[in-house]
Amino acid sequence: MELGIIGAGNMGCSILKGVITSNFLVSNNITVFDLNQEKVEKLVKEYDVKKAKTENELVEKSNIIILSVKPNIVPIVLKKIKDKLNKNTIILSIAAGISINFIEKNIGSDKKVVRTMPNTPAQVMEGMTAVSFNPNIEETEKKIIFKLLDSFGKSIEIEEKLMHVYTGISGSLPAYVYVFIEALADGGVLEGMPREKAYKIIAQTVLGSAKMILETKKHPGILKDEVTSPGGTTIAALKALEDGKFRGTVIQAVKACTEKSKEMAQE
Ligand SMILES: NC(=O)C1=CN([C@@H]2O[C@H](COP(=O)(O)OP(=O)(O)OC[C@H]3O[C@@H](n4cnc5c(N)ncnc54)[C@H](O)[C@@H]3O)[C@@H](O)[C@H]2O)C=CC1
Ligand SMILES: O=C(O)[C@@H]1CCC=N1
Repeated sequence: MELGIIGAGNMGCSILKGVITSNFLVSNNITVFDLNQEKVEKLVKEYDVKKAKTENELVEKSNIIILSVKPNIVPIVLKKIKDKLNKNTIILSIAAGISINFIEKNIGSDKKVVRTMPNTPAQVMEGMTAVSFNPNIEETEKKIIFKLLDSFGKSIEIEEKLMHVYTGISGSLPAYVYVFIEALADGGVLEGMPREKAYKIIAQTVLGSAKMILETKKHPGILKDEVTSPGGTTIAALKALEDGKFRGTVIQAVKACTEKSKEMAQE
C-alpha cells in the first residue's frame, strides 16, 4: 500500500502516528502533502515520511489517498487532483459532512470513494472509525481499508446517512470526554487534590469504566448499579448530576453535533 495524506493537521497527523506506531506501514510507504511546509518538514524529521511538493505529486505516488483537510477545502483539493486520479486510486475522506455523492460530483462517479469519520485517539491506536463505501470499492479493497482503519483502533461500517449522528457520538466525543475529565479534576482540586494526580486518577478510571462495558458486555445501567450503594456516596453524586440535567444535556449535545453536521453537509 502506498498511502498519501493530504492535510497534516490534528486528524491527519493522528492517523499518521497510528499507522506508523502500529507498524502497519513503514514511513517509506507514506507521502504527505500540506500547504503548510513547516508541518510537512516536521513530519519528515519525526517519522521520515516522504513529502510531495504538490497534490499531484502525491497522487502519482499513492494508491490510497486520505483527504484530511477541512470540509470547505475538500472541493478545492478535489479540483486540483481530479485529472491525475485513475480508476484504481482510492479516495478516503475524513471530512465532516462531505458526502460520497459530493466527492463523486467533483471527480466522477467512476472513481473509488470511501467516506469515514475517525477520531483523534487514532494516534494512540485507540481510534474508532465509521466507514461507508461507494459501489466501486470491491470486497478485497474493503478488507484492505478495514485493515488500515483497524491499525489505529477499531472500525465499523455504517449507512452513510448515519454519519451525522456518528459524528455526535464518536468523531466529536473525545472533546466532551476531555471537558468531563477537566471538570472532574476541578472538583478534585476544589477538595484539595493536586491537579496532576487528579488527571492520572480520572483518566485511568474513565479508561477502566469504558473497558468494563466492552469486556463484561453488561448494560451500563447495571454497571452503574454495582457502584451505587443504598444511601452511599455514589447516589449522592448521581443525584447532583440528575439535578444538573446531566443526561438531558448530553443528549442535547449529541443532537446539536448531529444538526451541525447536517448543516455543514455537502451532498
Ligand atoms: N480533529 C478531529 O478530531 C477530527 C477531524 N475530522 C475531519 O478532519 C479534517 C481535518 O480536521 P483537523 O485535522 O482537525 O484540521 P486541521 O486544521 O488541524 O488540519 C487541516 C490541515 O490542512 C492543511 N491545509 C489547508 N488547506 C490545504 C490545502 N489546500 N491543501 C493541503 N493542505 C491544506 C492545513 O495546513 C492543516 O494542516 C476535517 O475535515 C474534519 O472534519 C474528522 C474526525 C475528527
Ligand atoms: O469539529 C469538527 O468539525 C470535527 C469533526 C469531528 C471532530 N472534529
